[in-house]
Amino acid sequence: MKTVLTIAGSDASGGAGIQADIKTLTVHKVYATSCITALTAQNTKGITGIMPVPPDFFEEQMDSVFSDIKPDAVKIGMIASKEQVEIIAKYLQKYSIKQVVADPVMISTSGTVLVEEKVREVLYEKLFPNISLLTPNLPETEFLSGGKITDRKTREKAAEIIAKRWNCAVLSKGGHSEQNADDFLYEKSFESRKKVWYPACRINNPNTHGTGCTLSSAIAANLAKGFSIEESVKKAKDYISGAIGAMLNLGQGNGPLDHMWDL
Ligand SMILES: Nc1ncnc2c1ncn2[C@@H]1O[C@H](COP(=O)(O)OP(=O)(O)OP(=O)(O)O)[C@@H](O)[C@H]1O
Ligand SMILES: Cc1ncc(CO)c(N)n1
Repeated sequence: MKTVLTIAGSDASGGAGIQADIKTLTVHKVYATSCITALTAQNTKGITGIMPVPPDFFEEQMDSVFSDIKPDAVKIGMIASKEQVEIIAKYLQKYSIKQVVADPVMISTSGTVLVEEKVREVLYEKLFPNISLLTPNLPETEFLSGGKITDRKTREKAAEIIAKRWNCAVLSKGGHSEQNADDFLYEKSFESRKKVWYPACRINNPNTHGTGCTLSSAIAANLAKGFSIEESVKKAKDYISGAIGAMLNLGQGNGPLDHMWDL
């Protein structure tokens, strides 16, 4: 069986973070391992607390997993400190992990920059160069490329700038767009350059808690199974559309997805 490691925070309400990742990986029939970066007290109405895991103990978790069940792919979500970034980069290099999907949880839905500058510097210098696919949402695509996105062309250009800066593929997610939910993939390999649009209608469902975590885990599961980046994103996009479209309605706020819609 293929294995995927998720490095992320715990969401007590089960809709995002480690819990969303493990559910997604399990329905994709890959074996999930997990290294937890932080505990969060959150639910569909918001986050009330974050308790980061101290660097030493975070590294102990990484060591336990890598020294025993080397992952076929790694998914990275919320990171809680600069030290954790350095530890993740160290293990990806030491174990030569090739399939790494990172969801750069950097900008909140309201537009606030969540990662302080000191941590951003280490992310940019040490972690991003070891990533195979970065999955920024629209505000993060603007932030990481340094340009304003007004249409498809400026979005394509922004993804290309990010991809060239860190030598990785980039999936710019359109969940925050007002018109549709189209995602755009820019992938430059040795011999070719791919620009792929994944069109999707915006589903009229207020419950989208954990969409980013779920999408990146689904992509990592498909990569672990041997699909290309382009195919992995296509399958993951179908999965996320189904999980949102199943219209699960739990909690009093922005509710979670139905991870098991396809079973
Ligand atoms: N209402 C919707 N209808 C259809 N697809 C959606 C909708 N909202 C989000 N998506 C899709 O879900 C995936 C996650 O996108 P999004 O841009 O919301 O990521 P994110 O902001 O990182 O997520 P999160 O809010 O969990 O941090 C993308 O494939 C996006 O197109
Ligand atoms: C733990 C965690 N990771 C990521 C997100 C973003 O969806 C969240 N709400 N919680």
